Amino acid sequence: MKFFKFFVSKNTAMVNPPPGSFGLPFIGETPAFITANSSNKGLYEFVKTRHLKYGSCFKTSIFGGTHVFISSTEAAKLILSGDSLDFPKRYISSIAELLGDQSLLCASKENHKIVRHRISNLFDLDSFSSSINFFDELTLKTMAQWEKRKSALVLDDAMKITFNAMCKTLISLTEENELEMLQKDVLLVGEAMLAIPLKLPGTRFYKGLKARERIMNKLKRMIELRRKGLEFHEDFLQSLLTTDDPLTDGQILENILTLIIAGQDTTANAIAWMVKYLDENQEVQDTLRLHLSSEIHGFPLGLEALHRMSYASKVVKESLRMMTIVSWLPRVAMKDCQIDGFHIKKGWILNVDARAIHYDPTIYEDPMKFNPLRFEEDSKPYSFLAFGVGGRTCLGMNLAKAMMLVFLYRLMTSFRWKVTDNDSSLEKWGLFPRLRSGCPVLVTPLKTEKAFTLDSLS
Ligand code: HEM
Repeated sequence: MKFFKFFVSKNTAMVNPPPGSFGLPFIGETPAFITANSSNKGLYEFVKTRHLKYGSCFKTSIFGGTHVFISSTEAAKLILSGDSLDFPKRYISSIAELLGDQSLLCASKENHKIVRHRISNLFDLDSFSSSINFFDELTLKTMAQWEKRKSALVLDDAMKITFNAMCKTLISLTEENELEMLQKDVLLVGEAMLAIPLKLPGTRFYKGLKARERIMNKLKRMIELRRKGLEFHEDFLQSLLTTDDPLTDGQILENILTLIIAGQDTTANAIAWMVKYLDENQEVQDTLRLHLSSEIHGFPLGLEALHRMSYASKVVKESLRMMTIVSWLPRVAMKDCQIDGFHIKKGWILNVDARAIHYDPTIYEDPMKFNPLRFEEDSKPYSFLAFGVGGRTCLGMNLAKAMMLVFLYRLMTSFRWKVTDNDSSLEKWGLFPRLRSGCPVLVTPLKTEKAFTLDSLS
């Protein structure tokens, strides 16, 4: 029976489009979308209120396009697997303008295939391993400061550590001032992604475009120096420049920016939410400590140790379910079709609502409960979408999970700690859900642990 729910029909006129409102002429529901993004409830509030009003599939009009939000695993399979129909990825045009049309996130199908293939070659075991070691080194240094201060803002520090680790791995940038300047520009690009695309001086979008220009110029200079043989570094950029079949400069520049944006904010926010969930669930924390001490005892913190962290991996997964950092996955319908019994027109954007799937009680029992053990059993197909599935699965998934595990390990084995602000409201204009409180913690060092010894790095 399900098969008939998803066929491409030449005669779909008899089937209704999804419920929902197109809002006002021309601007549609864009003002409500922007209002949600500039509130402390966050962008997903726009989707959540309509999901509650119209059900698991609804339509709306934002930024001049028709968007459908859909939250069944059957629809997710159909749209994301690309098995039967083709639903290419499609971001709103302002995102494409800020990242560039050569960016992995926005490239055409053909370009995407080439770029993804070349870039994924670089996520090999060696570079992966050195990225993790560097991330660990930075985490240890940062936590050494926590020990002195007895307190910390987890989100700020996680942003800095992930940003610095990404910049080192990608472009060998380690100079403090330059890192700070670049981080500010990356933040401006991120904030502009969901702003109204007005190119007027002073607007958020304009500031984002200017920041992109500065980042591109900086990266261009780096490429120039390396091409002239004036600089050489063993990093991601160098490999991209010296491979037999190199990408174009445009592809390299836009994808370095993409990797920084896709990797930093997401992972840092995920770390802060994980700390918050653990704080709210002391019994999970206790179990985690027991597991870490028995599973990792005597192992240096390298890839093997990470593989042994089975309970901690479930904590990471459950945190990513509870706070779905990328709330929905956008694709475009290339033909008229029927999905979940609704008529979808060619050109409409189909957003797979990952967050709603993660909170569906028919998939996850008691979904509001933070329960890592729910992942003892394999997830049902298309029910865990934190990193997407199919041909557009997150390229940095393993790196992100490894960074979260390293941070978790160091936090749990170095301190007793307590979050001092339980506020769950979100920062305005965040591309991803970002805790407004920054997740402040008070920490008490666990003196018995061998923490902060850089020689413990593998
Ligand atoms: C907790 C952290 C992260 C989360 C939750 C996350 C999540 C996601 C999601 C949901 C997608 C889109 C899937 C889709 O539309 O189907 C994605 C794509 C992507 N992510 Fe991540 N990500 C994280 C970290 C990273 C890191 C660390 C990197 C890079 C080092 C990275 C690089 C990418 C890239 C390049 C894509 C585009 C892949 C493509 O379209 O082929 N991500 N990520």
